[in-house]
Amino acid sequence: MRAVLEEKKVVLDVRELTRSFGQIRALDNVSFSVQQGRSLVIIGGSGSGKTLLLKAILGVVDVDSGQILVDGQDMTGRARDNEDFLDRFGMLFQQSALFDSMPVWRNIAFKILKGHGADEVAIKEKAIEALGRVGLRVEVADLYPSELSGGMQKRVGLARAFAGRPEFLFLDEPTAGLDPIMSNSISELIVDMKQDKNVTCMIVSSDLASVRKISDDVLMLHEGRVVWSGPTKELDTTDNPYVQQFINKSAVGPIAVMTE
Ligand SMILES: Nc1ncnc2c1ncn2[C@@H]1O[C@H](COP(=O)(O)OP(=O)(O)OP(=O)(O)O)[C@@H](O)[C@H]1O
Repeated sequence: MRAVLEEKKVVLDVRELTRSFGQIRALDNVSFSVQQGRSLVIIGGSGSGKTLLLKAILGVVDVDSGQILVDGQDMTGRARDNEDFLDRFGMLFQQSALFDSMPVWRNIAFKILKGHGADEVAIKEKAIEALGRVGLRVEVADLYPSELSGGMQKRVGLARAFAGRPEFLFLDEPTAGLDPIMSNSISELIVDMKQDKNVTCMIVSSDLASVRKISDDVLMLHEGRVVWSGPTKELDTTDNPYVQQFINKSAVGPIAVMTE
């Protein structure tokens, strides 16, 4: 007997996305879809196209061909500079991309402050609350990004991504550079965002403990191609050699280890 599956709306539908740089096919016919409130984690070796995939969907980089549908609307080549569209996303990229000229609280509240008539005192309170959620003390609110460690900057970037009630979270290595305790607590925050706020997540991660915690589904890239995708629980049972090499952290397998 077939189980009755809960029908969820597909909110992100990526079809045959391709992008080359010279001779390199950085994204090669990539297709997948994500249902509302679910979390897809992208894994893969260095240079496999993970970050590029996030950036292509957000319009930060152009694609050569393929289609990106968000809520059924074709956003291919239309996301960049579309503020209303981008406001629906909470994003974190690898360098955290904080504004050096603004104190931490303004960095976090940036999106909320854009709304006119914003009450600065109340918004600063919200930013401080957001800092608490990522394990940072109230005093950090008035510091500038250059005064923070890399791990602290990462957490401020996450607080910013979570602020402003995003419908989508696009996070690139959210736990990289964090200690295991902080990494676990960030993973729990992501799960809360997904469960309580029904946020749809697309996350690049090489942190296996975090992948297992935060993902419903996993998609693995190698040289720009999807070499495996499936539910997270199948990571340990698949005989796919790319996945096996990745989860066993093995130097031997189809993913070449660069030595220089
Ligand atoms: N702007 C660009 N110009 C030229 N090549 C690029 C550009 N952006 C990405 N690439 C190439 O596309 C490929 C995929 O890059 P991407 O940053 O997506 O890798 P990644 O899987 O995120 O790797 P890592 O885990 O090391 O961050 C790489 O070969 C990279 O050199």
